[in-house]
Amino acid sequence: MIRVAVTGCAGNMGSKIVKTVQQQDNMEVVLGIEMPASPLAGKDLGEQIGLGKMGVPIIASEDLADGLQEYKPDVLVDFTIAQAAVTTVKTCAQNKVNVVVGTTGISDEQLAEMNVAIEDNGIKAVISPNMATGVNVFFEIVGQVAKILGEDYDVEIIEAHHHNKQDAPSGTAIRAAEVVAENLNLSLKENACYGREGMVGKRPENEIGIHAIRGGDIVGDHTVMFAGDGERIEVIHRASTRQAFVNGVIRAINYLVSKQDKPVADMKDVLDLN
Ligand SMILES: NC(=O)C1=CN([C@@H]2O[C@H](COP(=O)(O)OP(=O)(O)OC[C@H]3O[C@@H](n4cnc5c(N)ncnc54)[C@H](OP(=O)(O)O)[C@@H]3O)[C@@H](O)[C@H]2O)C=CC1
Ligand SMILES: O=C(O)C1=N[C@H](C(=O)O)C[C@H](O)C1
Repeated sequence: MIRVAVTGCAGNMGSKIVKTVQQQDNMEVVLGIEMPASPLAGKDLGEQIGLGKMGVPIIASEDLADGLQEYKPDVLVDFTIAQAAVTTVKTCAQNKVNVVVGTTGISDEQLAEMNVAIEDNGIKAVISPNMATGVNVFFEIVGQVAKILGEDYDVEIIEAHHHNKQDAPSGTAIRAAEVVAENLNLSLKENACYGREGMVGKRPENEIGIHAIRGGDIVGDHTVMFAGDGERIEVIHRASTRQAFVNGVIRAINYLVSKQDKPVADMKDVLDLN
C-alpha cells in the first residue's frame, strides 16, 4: 500500500483527494495536515470531511516533521497556499518523503527553493499547476497553434475561477502563457500584460495578455485566444468538477512511486506527453 499524507486536508482539493485515495486498492491516507494551530488538529480526519471515523489524525503543520516520522507516509500531497507549500516541501525533503504539489501562486524564487530541497535530499516530486488530463492536452494544442500561427496573431489568455481563489492569474494561465512564449521564441517576462486599464495605447506586437475573472463557484475555465485579421481561434478548457484534478493526483502518485526516474516531474511526464 502507498501511504499518503495530505496537507490542506480539509480544503476543497485536500478533502476530495483524501476521499479518492481511500477508494483506491493500492493506497491509503495515513495523515492529514491543516493550518498552524488549526482547531482541527487532534481530530479524526474522516469525521471532519464526512467519511466517518477513519482512525487517521489531523495534525497542525507546525508538527509536520514529527508527524512524518511517526506515520511514515511514502508521498505527501500538497494543495494549500504558496508559502505553506514551500515550507512543507522542505520538511518533506529533510524527512525523505516524496511530494505531489498542486498548489499555485508559487514564485520562481519559491520554486527554485523547493527544487534545491528536493534535489539535495534525494526525494522525488511531481509539481504541476493543473493535474487534469485535459488541461495538459490543452497545453499541447496551445503550443502547436502558437507555433503554426506565429507572431501575426495576438494572444490573449482569459481564466475564470471561484470567488475564494487566493492567487491571480491562475497557475494554469501562467503555464499557458509560458507555452505560448516558448513556441513564439519570446520572453514571457518582457511581453506579458496582466490586465489593462486607462490610456494603454496601441497593443504592442508580441504582447501576451493575461486576464483573471473571479466569481461564484466557477471550478476553472481557461481560454487562449489567437486573434488575427478577420478571424480568431480560441482554445478552451473548462473544468466542471474538481474530480478532474483529483484523478490526475492519483495518476501522479502512482507514477511517482513506480516509474519516476528524475527528481522533479510534471504532468507531461505523468501522462507521457513528452
Ligand atoms: N494543480 C491543480 O490541479 C489544482 C491546484 N489548485 C490549487 O490548490 C491550492 C488549494 O486550492 P483549494 O483546495 O481550492 O483551496 P482551499 O482554501 O479550499 O484549501 C486549502 C487548504 O489548505 C489549508 N492550509 C492553508 N495553509 C496551510 C498550512 N500552512 N498548512 C496546512 N494547511 C494549510 C487551508 O486551511 P484554512 O481553510 O484554515 O485556511 C485549507 O484547508 C490553490 O493554490 C489552488 O490554486 C486547485 C485545484 C487544482
Ligand atoms: O484554485 C483553483 O481552484 C484552481 N487552481 C489551479 C490554477 O491556479 O491553475 C488549477 C485549477 O484551474 C483550479
